[in-house]
Amino acid sequence: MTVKINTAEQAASLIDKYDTFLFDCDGVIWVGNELLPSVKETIELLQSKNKKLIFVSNNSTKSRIEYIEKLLKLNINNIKLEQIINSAYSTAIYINEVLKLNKDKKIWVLGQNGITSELQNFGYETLTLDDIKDKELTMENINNLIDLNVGCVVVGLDFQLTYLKLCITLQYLLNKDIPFIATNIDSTFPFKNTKLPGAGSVVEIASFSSNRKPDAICGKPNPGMMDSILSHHKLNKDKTIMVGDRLNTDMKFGSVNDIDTLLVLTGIELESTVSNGHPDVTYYADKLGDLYALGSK
Ligand SMILES: O=C(O)[C@H](O)[C@H](O)COP(=O)(O)O
Ligand SMILES: [Mg+2]
Repeated sequence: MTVKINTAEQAASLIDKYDTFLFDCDGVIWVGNELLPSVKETIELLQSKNKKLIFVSNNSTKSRIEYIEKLLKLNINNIKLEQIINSAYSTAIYINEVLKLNKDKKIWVLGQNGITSELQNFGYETLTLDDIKDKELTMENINNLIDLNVGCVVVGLDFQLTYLKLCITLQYLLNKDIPFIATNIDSTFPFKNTKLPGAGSVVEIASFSSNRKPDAICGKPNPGMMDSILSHHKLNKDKTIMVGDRLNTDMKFGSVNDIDTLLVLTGIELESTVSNGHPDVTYYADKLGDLYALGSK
């Protein structure tokens, strides 16, 4: 049974029921670089009640440290590094601890420095188009742009996507011995009252052109994200809630991990998709900030 949170009593009872809050970021905490209404007050209210807060984002464009910096810029304080779990970090953990890629192999990254930073933190050498020097960066020169030491490909969201980057990615993926790792499958993400292509859309281009599906997808709802959380935190699943804006990642992540969920309508999903109930959605609300705002009327 899916319940809408729209009274002070419902907000208070939800806060009391859980001791751990897993927060998705894009569409829940912020949209782009703008904090959503009453988020700061809600986080501070939960901190004052000694709740455990963990930020669980599929966004791989930033490293965890850059997430802390973004939160501080938005005046959200007292968040420690281990409270940030994003798909760039879970991808690095996967490659290091599951794939166990040899450190003498380079990793070609179609994505941003969130991915390269987290991989470098595990001792991997990463390669992006920006790293290729003293070569003509054109498709005519494609055969001279391939590094034979590349042993893995990671594809994530890249705001500087180019055709040449896709050409180089394809060359590596044509070699079936090179693992194809996707950070996440989000088709879009919310931005400036609209939505833009997400990592999943970039992964689809690499996948379609190479006729390969990713060998691993490291973001929500896949198990790697929960494994990454559990590598830092003990969770009582009965007292943990996943707060997100997307059904096929955040809410699915909650349901596959047997934890309750709160869908907020400040990101991707519309009220019409949930108002008649959804099996993966325990509660829904107009915004995360209602956990504070409803009680402060
Ligand atoms: O890859 C993307 O499309 C975005 O980074 C993703 O949608 C945002 O991740 P979230 O914080 O909503 O999990
Ligand atoms: Mg989101």
